[in-house]
Amino acid sequence: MTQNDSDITGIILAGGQSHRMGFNKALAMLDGKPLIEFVVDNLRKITQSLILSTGSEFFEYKNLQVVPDLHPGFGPLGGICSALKSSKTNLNLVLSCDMPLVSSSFLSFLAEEARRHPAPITLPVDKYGYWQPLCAVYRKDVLPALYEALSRNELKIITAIRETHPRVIQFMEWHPSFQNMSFLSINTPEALKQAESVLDIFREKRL
Ligand SMILES: Nc1nc2c(ncn2[C@@H]2O[C@H](COP(=O)(O)OP(=O)(O)OP(=O)(O)O)[C@@H](O)[C@H]2O)c(=O)[nH]1
Repeated sequence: MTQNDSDITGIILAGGQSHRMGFNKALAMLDGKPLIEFVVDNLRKITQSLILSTGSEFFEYKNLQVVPDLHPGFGPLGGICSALKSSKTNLNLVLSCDMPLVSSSFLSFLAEEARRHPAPITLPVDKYGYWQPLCAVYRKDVLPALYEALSRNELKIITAIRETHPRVIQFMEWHPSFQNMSFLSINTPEALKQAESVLDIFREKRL
């Protein structure tokens, strides 16, 4: 670990259109609080330095530093590039605003893994083999490679990051109640209900 790698910035991706949800999903309520609040709370356990990546529409949340997309229309990859450019740290923990079930302990583990290895991107792969690039640590120096992908109109984030030779970490569900749903993206009202039932089961098991 280099001295600079002790600091890390949290980047919350929240610049999408939320077509499937029908309204800004960052503000969808789960268990009495907006989805984005889960993500902010979990990231704040890792770092106080947070960036809200907001796409083309201006969207403020509490006192977070807002970074609009420099080149709107490039999807999550465009948001990651713009936020990385603004970030002052080498390490950047990117988390989608619609992933409230990723635990802070896993985020902390991911950050430690990224500190220990020089890979440009450190990301989890779930038990079904799906890479999770919207819950991953990006080093700032991966930016030229990501811009190069964007310049080729390569908007598929998995394709773009595969070319950077990321380090992929096998994810083990940390609690059986989460039923392999830690990376559930709450894109739709149905997914919101699914997340509610996961939290209910979790609460029941703790009683
Ligand atoms: N900054 C930024 N973030 C984005 C952009 N597009 C999507 N995101 C974020 O990336 C994550 C995954 O986005 P998706 O769920 O695939 O797309 P979405 O536009 O939010 O939702 P749909 O309109 O329902 O597809 C979410 O946290 C979005 O807020 C973008 O153009 N810029």
